[in-house]
Amino acid sequence: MASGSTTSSKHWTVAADGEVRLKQTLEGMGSTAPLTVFEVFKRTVDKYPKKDALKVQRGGGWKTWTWHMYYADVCAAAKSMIVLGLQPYHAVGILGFNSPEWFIADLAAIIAGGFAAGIYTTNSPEACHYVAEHSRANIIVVEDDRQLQKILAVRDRLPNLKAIVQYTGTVSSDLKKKNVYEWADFMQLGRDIPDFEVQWRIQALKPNQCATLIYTSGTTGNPKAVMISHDNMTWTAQTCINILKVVPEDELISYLPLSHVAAQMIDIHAPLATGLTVWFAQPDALKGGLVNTLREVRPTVFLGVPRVWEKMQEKMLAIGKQTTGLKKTIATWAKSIGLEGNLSLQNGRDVPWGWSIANGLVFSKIREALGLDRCRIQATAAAPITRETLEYFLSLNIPVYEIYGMSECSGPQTVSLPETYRTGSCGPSVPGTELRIMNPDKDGNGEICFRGRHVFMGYLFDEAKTREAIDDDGWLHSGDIGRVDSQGLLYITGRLKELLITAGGENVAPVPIENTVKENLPFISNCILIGDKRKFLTMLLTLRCELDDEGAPTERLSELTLHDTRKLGCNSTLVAEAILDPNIRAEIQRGIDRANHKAVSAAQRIQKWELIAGDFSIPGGELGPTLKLKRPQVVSKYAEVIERFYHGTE
Ligand SMILES: Nc1ncnc2c1ncn2[C@@H]1O[C@H](COP(=O)(O)OP(=O)(O)OP(=O)(O)O)[C@@H](O)[C@H]1O
Repeated sequence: MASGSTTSSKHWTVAADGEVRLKQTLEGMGSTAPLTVFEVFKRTVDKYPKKDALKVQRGGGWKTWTWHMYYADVCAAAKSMIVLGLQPYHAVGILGFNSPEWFIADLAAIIAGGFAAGIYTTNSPEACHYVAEHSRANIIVVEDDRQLQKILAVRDRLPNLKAIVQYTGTVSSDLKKKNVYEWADFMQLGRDIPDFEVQWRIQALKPNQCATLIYTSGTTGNPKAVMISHDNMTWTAQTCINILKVVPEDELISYLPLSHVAAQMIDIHAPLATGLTVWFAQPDALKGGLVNTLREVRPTVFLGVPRVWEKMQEKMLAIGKQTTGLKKTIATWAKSIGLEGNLSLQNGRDVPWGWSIANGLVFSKIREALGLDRCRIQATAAAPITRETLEYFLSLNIPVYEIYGMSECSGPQTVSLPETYRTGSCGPSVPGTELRIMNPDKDGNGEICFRGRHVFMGYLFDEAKTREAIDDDGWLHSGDIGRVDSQGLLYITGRLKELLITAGGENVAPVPIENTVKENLPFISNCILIGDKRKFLTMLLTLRCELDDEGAPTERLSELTLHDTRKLGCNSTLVAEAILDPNIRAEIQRGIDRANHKAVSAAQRIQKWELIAGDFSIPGGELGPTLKLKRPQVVSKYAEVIERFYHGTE
């Protein structure tokens, strides 16, 4: 099937029906023919109709969609969406945990000429309203009654909204009368629609028009609607597949929030282009349930955000602390071999003596216990990860490859690979893309900018922000600071977006300081540096607590913390007591002093700090859906404590 014409002279657009100039190169990876999402999907379905595409736990077993069944359901859902009144260039909002229905709704919206627009499950009704209204959603697909209630609460302020579809559980007959559909009923709506009703919409799709809206999670301000074109999606997915050498036999687990670009790229669009199998985790995945799915599925490719790796590390450290005697000695020895061996490999040297013994006795068993024994590629993306966590996994011979990018470049800009992996680097640029460090300082650090077919179309309806992000030459300004080494590997060294500028005019990058504090104080779960427009720097810290079923902190300290705090002479198991304990506070002061000792200038030293009675969490609003720190929200939530730091000093 031929795609529509892709001629446009514009680098960017903010119009829903806008088109952009595709940044095709004359040769190499950037020169491939542009494809729509539908074309890629159809090609895979024709190639592997009977192969497993999706697997989800239903009624005590795994329910499977083959690629053909998946395609048939997407076409049926697209017809139903047309019946419900989906207009071209209007959105279908999707609000729920990862499931086959999420994927089906996403692809159906796209092939019916609309936009797929994921809504974070953690959004409040108002935040859902923002996305639904801004994207002019005609239909919203929700997971369950809990999510449905959020939409019902704002429905009368959504003039474009025509129907709501719920994909798990039942819907009351009262609500059914008000255009709320159960999934099975929804799938039947388009049964009598002739194929050409969908076909003409498919034929009207153009690779240089918008397919998906990614609303940023708002860690730096209000969410922006990142317009991702068909070509952005299909080209980037194919490029990732090529460089990661993904094959149809690969298997992965879908569990990261699908409203985020990384999850959409890895879980929906990379499989669409390869024909690999996606298994769905249970909704409690990010609350600890993931490990069960990992052990059962044993994926061959696994992507985690930094917090997922940190949580795994915490669990394993807690287990390690209970190990004693010979077992402990062997584990400690193996870990030193693991780290040394992996660092040697990165520098082209041989692994040390004892490598295969350590592998047989320890590494392979740990991989098995984590469900990573078949995993060829385990990666981290979406936020900075500490060197400590990377080295911890290296010591277990689990190199966690870093991917760097953002929604505005459809996910990845650089990908570290086994061949190029250097701990602390995010790897080289994706082939076919350009990366430039703008105005580098004497050490080569400057703003990271990129260009290529992965760069988004613009922010829907927001010309000012789009002009800020994409310059006249088509360079996307990331707002991140980094440098590139002689081998072309990128190192992220700061984030302009979150740079603190003190009242004295000193620019302070908070992440390196926060990481140093965390490395010095292992029982600290989170910390945030404060000091924007202030006379000096201060810090809020949290102790690691047990979490409840919703992922909210409880009043009890975690086992790992208790292990450390007891050693410090604090016997309390309660957070409220521990944060006042003089021994703990003295240890924190020592950790802060050590971090201050490393500070490059007096203005970069932490002058005051306080422990918060609880931990940062998604329900608490301090962490975003990908577990990234939401700085503005933390500052406003703890304004009182912060004001006390500065009281009388300004
Ligand atoms: N590997 C990485 N190392 C360090 N930082 C990273 C890495 N990957 C992504 N980031 C950070 O995350 C940013 C991209 O965030 P993303 O596009 O996912 O937005 P978001 O979290 O949805 O929302 P917001 O724009 O509000 O932060 C990058 O600009 C960078 O600052």
